Amino acid sequence: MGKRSHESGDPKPSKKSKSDKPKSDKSEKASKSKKTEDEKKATYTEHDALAQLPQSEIDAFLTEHVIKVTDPSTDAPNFRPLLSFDHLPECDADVLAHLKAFPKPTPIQSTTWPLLFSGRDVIGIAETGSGKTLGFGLPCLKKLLDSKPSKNPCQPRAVIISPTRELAMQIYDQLVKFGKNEKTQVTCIYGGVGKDEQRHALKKAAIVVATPGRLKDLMNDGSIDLGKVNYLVLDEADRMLDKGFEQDIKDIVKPMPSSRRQTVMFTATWPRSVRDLAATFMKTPVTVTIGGDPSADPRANLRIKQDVQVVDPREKEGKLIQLLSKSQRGQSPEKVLVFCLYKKEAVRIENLIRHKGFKVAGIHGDLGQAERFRNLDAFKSGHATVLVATDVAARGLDIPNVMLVINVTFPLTVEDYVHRIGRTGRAGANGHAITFFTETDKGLSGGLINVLKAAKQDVPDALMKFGTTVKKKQHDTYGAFFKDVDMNAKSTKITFDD
Ligand SMILES: Nc1ncnc2c1ncn2[C@@H]1O[C@H](COP(=O)(O)OP(=O)(O)OP(=O)(O)O)[C@@H](O)[C@H]1O
Repeated sequence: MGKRSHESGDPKPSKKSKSDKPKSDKSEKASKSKKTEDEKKATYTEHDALAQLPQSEIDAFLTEHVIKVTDPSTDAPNFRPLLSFDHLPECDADVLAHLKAFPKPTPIQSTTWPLLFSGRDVIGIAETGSGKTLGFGLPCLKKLLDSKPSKNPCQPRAVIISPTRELAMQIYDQLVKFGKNEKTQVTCIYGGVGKDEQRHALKKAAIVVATPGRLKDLMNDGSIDLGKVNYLVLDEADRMLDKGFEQDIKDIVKPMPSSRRQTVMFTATWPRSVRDLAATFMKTPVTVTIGGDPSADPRANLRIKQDVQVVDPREKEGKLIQLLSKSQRGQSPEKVLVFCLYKKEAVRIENLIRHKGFKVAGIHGDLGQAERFRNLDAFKSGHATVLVATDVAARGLDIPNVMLVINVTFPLTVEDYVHRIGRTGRAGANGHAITFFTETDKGLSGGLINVLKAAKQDVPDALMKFGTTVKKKQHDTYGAFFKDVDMNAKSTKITFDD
């Protein structure tokens, strides 16, 4: 793939970059090597067709999608969002061919791609199901395709960290589909399965998609060296930075070079409690938010119809079966995802649903990894039309045609609620979520009411009665129920429920 730089004679970015400033003779020599490094990083130039669009068209796009770009750097160039795949810089033909299956970039892709191509650290916040995976994935592939291949084994150039094994596999699948080149050799490492095959695959991997626990294990036994990583992604970044994973992430980032590393964080929710910590891993990151400012409350995807039913806990099972009876009727039953909070609860609900004659599968942390993958596949393929899950399935999973999400028990945070319901209504589709809310959950009523109001959904009176105060998020417990534990690791560390 050919490189295009600011010096190539293409239209200039709207602000001058540091390297364009005149330099004294004395500093010329020193700056030359620095400049070369900078040039290597800043290889993005706007496409002619994009540069020639009237500003009004760009402004209309930014307004329509409520796009906000916050850049703390005063001398970095401003880039226009890419309104079409034709506005991409020169790109590998294979990658381009796959992209063209989609009509155009999603707003988070349009806005973050130029920043990522130019080497900036980026925090990208956009609703669930809005194409964030390719948002960070395409620049990752391009960066590798544009660089010299690595000679040393076990030294990947890019690391993508995901909170669950299933999500790691999904990211891996997407990258493999788009990047079939030697230079973009991808491998996926996660707990719950043997290490030998993973160790072997790491020898050649340029991109490693990983869950944190297994990545740390393989770092500690010398199977992987992160000293050459120049592209780091934390997907579901707020989850990765919460207490459940914070120390793992610090340990993983430590050996990575900080000056040459581009750090990227993507998520649909960005609570205040993780922002200071995020800043410690990044260099003057640009924050891109799609759909408004996420400061106050997490925002749900607006195409999801949200019904909240305040119920007595004893009514839950009967109501659940009633709902399933409706959705599972007829020749083609709808795909329904049922969330529980605890593993034991998930097992009980799954058994109940099976007993009623519905085609159900389950996914939670007490199952072996092979069974987790098998059950998820059964749901994806439609062999099971109901999946009962804990929050291990709340984030990131892109399962086609989930028509309804039912929350049998409310999650521990309103952020988790937004992610859970985000398993429906993806990639522009509409979705539906029904949530049972009981008096036990009343501490979260204020946050939930704000989510409902922001999405212009009905707020039941019975929910309002629980109060509208928003409690500060409990950082300590946020990740504790969720952490994906390596079942093969010796039990020297605390194991968390999920
Ligand atoms: N440009 C595009 N146009 C249409 N669909 C797209 C585009 N890019 C990606 N998609 C599809 O949109 C779906 C959702 O994408 P993805 O899983 O990346 O969402 P996400 O924003 O990461 O969601 P979550 O917040 O739940 O993790 C996927 O099926 C993906 O293939």
